[in-house]
Parts: sequence; structure tokens; C-alpha cells
Amino acid sequence: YGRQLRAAVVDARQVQKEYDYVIIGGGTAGLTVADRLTEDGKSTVLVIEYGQLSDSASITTVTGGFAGMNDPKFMYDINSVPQVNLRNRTIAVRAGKVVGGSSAVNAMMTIRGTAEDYDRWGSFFSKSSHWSWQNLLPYFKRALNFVPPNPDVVQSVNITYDTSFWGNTSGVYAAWPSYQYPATTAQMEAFRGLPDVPFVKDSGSGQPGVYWYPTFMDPKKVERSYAKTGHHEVAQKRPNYQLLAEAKVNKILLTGTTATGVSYSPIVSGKPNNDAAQSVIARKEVILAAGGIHSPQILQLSGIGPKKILSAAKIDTLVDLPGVGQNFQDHPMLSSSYQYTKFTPKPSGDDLRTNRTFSTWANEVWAANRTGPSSIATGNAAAWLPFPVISSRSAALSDALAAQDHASYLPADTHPTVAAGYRAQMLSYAAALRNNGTAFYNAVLSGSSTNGIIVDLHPLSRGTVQVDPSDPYAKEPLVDYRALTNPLDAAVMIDILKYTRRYYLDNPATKPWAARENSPGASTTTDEQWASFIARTMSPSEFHPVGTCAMMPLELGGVVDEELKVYGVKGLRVVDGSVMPTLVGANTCQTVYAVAEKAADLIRFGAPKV
Ligand SMILES: Cc1cc2nc3c(=O)[nH]c(=O)nc-3n(C[C@H](O)[C@H](O)[C@H](O)COP(=O)(O)OP(=O)(O)OC[C@H]3O[C@@H](n4cnc5c(N)ncnc54)[C@H](O)[C@@H]3O)c2cc1C
Repeated sequence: YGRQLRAAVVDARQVQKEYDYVIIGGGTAGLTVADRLTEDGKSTVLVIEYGQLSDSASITTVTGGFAGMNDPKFMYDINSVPQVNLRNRTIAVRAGKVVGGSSAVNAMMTIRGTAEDYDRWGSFFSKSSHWSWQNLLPYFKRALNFVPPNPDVVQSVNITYDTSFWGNTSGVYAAWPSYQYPATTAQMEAFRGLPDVPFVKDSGSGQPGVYWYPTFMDPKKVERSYAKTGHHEVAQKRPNYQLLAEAKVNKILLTGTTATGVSYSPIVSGKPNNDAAQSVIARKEVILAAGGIHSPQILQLSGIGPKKILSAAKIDTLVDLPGVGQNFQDHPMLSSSYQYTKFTPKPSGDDLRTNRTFSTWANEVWAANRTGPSSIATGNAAAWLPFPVISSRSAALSDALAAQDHASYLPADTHPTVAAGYRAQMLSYAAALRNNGTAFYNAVLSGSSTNGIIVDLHPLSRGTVQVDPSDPYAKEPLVDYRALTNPLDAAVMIDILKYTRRYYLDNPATKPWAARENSPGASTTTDEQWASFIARTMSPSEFHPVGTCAMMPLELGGVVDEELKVYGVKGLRVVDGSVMPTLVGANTCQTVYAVAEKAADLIRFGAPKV
């Protein structure tokens, strides 16, 4: 074999027999790791990605932030199993199927969790774990290239930031639109009308509060900045990097309990052609980076997972690993809705629809030099608040959570180690519910007279992602959020919704804007009514699937260790959102980049000495 590979983007016929590393999934994490591992110019890397390599405008467009996820070419087509506690509703499971993965289709909100979220991960191992806020901070800095907002925008809307939490070397940008609505600032300031709300100078500081945050955007091109532009396009200049797009990985090949390669089928006319299936050898490691939904599926298809699930699907169990596909988490989105009837701050997002002069100006400056309101994706301000700030019963809910029989809220046949891990997580959350280090409440500010999304940042229920026993290799996995199975989730969500009502209807700072509650409406007053509203309307997904290959100790149901190595298997790591043992109180993409940066160092240099 040669260290010098041929073209960087290859088709199945050009794939070599062997590489040092084979990466499954050319998404957010996979491309980040591939970029770092090829930096030395020597280690050969093949990335295998199901989706296509595309420059489609639905990926690159920043305006509005949702073009990618609305383009079915670039999305998996998966529906959850009916959710018993949500009136049997089925939920669309959204994940990107394209080079760049979900970073190509996400809403470009650039946020990290709080320090406590990352310290929690390490706490499941030991006090001296190298998974901590302090240890991840350098990787957050490496992960993104922060370009400050224009001084005129900073001045016009009072954006604050602190570059000490950011770096400027990555190919992936955290940048700012060239315009912000002053109405957004007014909505932020209106949180001062309620007690104890912290205001934070920079979104990267690891503190909860009300703050501005950037956009995954190339500030010169004013286009989406993501794993393809920031990592693939860097790595493809190197002779030791190759990407095979439009190929579906079927399974990881094991010799004994050592991962030695990968088998895949080229995609032809949109479908895997299994008659043309091939395999490729990984001399050093296989790196699984297929995301929170598909990484557990691929492990299970490879014979690594809970024996019971694998047997039901007629897959030979090579490594009985009970945690694979368990511990599934995503951020629930709540949907009460408000409308200000006398929204005075100007300009606001409404002006784009209702004010001819403003919208003409907006179109002109966008056409002339890609500036103005059309450079905004989904907005850049939100509130991320600890539970004691939003609820008067934080101590009571904390006590109730600690006292639960936790295992009784998991599926009946859950392995005792997985149940022990769940208990450890719930005890950590019980402490978090009564302190001010973890954000539970998220309200995105719209800059217009209607409200933005409302999110529960730390759900207590745990779902599952398993192979479909009826046809495990061909069908998408069975995704079950098991929404609201822990009854305290409803209690937390009720308090989130009540606080939202308070912000709009019972807040001296928003009073002059005369908000109207469109839903659920004034007749909803009792907790039973709120709970019914939640069951009818909430979505268990903000498209942030994590936890299904959890980095936890084996005795706590973990799938990977602190070096992200799969327990019981040699030569195999998981590096993507699925390794997060618990959700962070933030949209997940920035954390995935940081985890991938750290993983690349673990692979190259081994575990750090702490
Ligand atoms: C619609 C949407 C909106 C979002 N909005 C935001 C946001 O605004 N801000 C934010 O921070 N986060 C957001 N997220 C979440 C964030 O984008 C993800 O958490 C993150 O990108 C996940 O990275 P990953 O590496 O775990 O997986 P991905 O980036 O999804 O990568 C997995 C890759 O593996 C590939 N793959 C899967 N199975 C196979 C197989 N069998 N063979 C070959 N390849 C395979 C997939 O095609 C994909 O490219 C959003 C996500 C979505 C889907």
C-alpha cells in the first residue's frame, strides 16, 4: 500500500484495501476527527458516508436557518414508534444524511452547555476524570473560529462577548449576522422584570443565563459553516485522506473481539446495492461516528449490544454489551404560544413582513452585499435558566427525584448496570434541580411579536434505539423516546410552561406589549390541564439525539470508556453525539465538535495525565 492515496473523493472502485483508520459516517464528528488524524500527512484515513457530497443552496443558505432540514434529499426518513404518553403520536426523527451530517442541515445555533454539564460527565468516573469543563475548554477553543460581530451591530443592540472563551484556528466558524433587531435586545432586557435572572457576558463562559450567541456561518461568504467546509475541504488537500460518499456501512468486521474493518454497500439510485458489498481493512482503528441514531444500530448489527435484542433480530452476539441503544435522550420542545398585540420595540422581525420600506431595504442590502436581516439564521439570543430561577418548588422536586425508584421508569427488562447508570444520572440531576449551575429552561428569543421555541434542557425519561428485528440490516432502527415515562418530567415541564406564561403575562417589563396567549389559553390553570396540554402538543425531539453509546463506567451501563473505546472490543471507538452520557443544556452541535477534537487527541496521543 502507499501512504499516498489517489483522489480525495473516491468511488467504491477506488477504495484501497487498507487504511490506518476507517471512519464510519462523514458527519459533524467524523469529518472533524478525519481532519485531525490526517494532519500529520502520514496516517491514512477513509471516511465512509451514506449521503451525497453536495453544495446545494438548501445546505449553504443561512437565511431563516431551516433550509437544510426541509430538504428530504439530505435527511433520513425515520418515524419514532408511537409515544404512549403523547396520545400515541409518532414523531419525525430528524438527522442529516449528507457529507457534513447534521451540521449540514441544523439551525446553526452555536451554543455550549454549562460547566456543570461537562463536570457531570466526568463525575460518573472519578473526581480526577479528564472529562470536565476545564479539560474541554481548550477543545471548544480549537473547535471553532470565533469572528466577533461588527462594531456597529454591537453598538446598536448591545451585544456582549468575551474572546477569552474562543479560539481562531478552526475551519468551522462561529460568526455573527451583520444585523440584529433592537427588539431582540428588548426581549432580553424584559427578563429583568422577573427576579434572579442571571445575565451572562459570553455564551461560551459555561454559565447559565440570558445571553447572545453566534451562528455557524462563514462571515465572508455569509453561508453555513459546517463539517464539510471546515474539515473535509481542509483534509481533502492531503494525500492521506479519502472520502467515500454514497455508501452505507452495514457492519463493523471483528476478528475475535478486535475490530478489523468495515463492510459497506454502494448506494445506487438511492438504495444500497448489497450485491456490490465490499469490505475495507482498518490497520489501527475503526471509528464509529454515525450519530446518536445510527451508531447504536451499527454496533448492534455488528453483534455488539444487549444479547436479548440481538437474539430477537437473529444477530450473533459477539460482545454482550447491555448499554448499546439504551439511555436515549433528546431535548423536548414545548409549544405554548404568545403574541404581543402592542409590540413597540422597532425594528422587529415583524417589519420584514409588515413594513414595505424596511423589507425593501432588507432585500436591497442582501442583494448588494449579503448584509442585513437576511444574514440572520434563527436568531442569536436566548434565556438558559437554572430551575430555582423559574420554579418555587425546586427543592421539593429535587427531593422527589432523589427518592424515586428510578429503575421502575425504565423498560422492564433493563439490565441492572443500565439501571444503575440511570440512578446515578438522576441523583446528579436531583442536585442540579436545586442549584444554579445547570440550565433546565430555554426560551429562544424571536425578535418579533411571537415567541420562539421553549425547551426542557434536561429531560428525566430515557428512551431506546434498537435494530428492527423484522429486517435489521435493511430497515431503520426502532426509535422510542419513551417520552414522559418518568412522571417528574411533566412536573418540570409544567413549571417551564408556567414560567413562560409569567414572562409574557405577569411581568412588568412585558406588560406594555400586551401579550395574548394563543395556546393553551386562559382556561388552562390546573396542573392536570397543563399535563394534558403537554401530552397533546410537546415534541420529544429538538433533533439532539444523545446517550445511546454512553461514555459511562461499564458497571453503570456504559458503552465506551473515558478514551471512547468500546468496552470488550479492541480497535473500536465511538466519536459522536451518542457518547454524551447526559444531555448538555444547549443545542448539541458545538459540544459534538469539541468532543471530536478531544477524541482526535485521545487517538493520537492517548489519555492525558490529569
Ligand atoms: C434539523 C436539525 C437541526 C439542528 N439544529 C441545531 C442547532 O441549531 N444547533 C446545534 O448546536 N445543534 C443542532 N442540531 C444538532 C446537531 O446538528 C447534532 O447534534 C450534531 O450535528 C450531531 O453530530 P454527530 O457527529 O453526532 O452526527 P451527524 O452529524 O448526524 O453525523 C452522522 C453521519 O453518519 C452518517 N451515517 C449514518 N449511518 C451511516 C451508515 N450506515 N453508513 C455510512 N454513514 C452513515 C450520516 O449520514 C451522517 O452524515 C440540529 C440537528 C438537526 C437534525
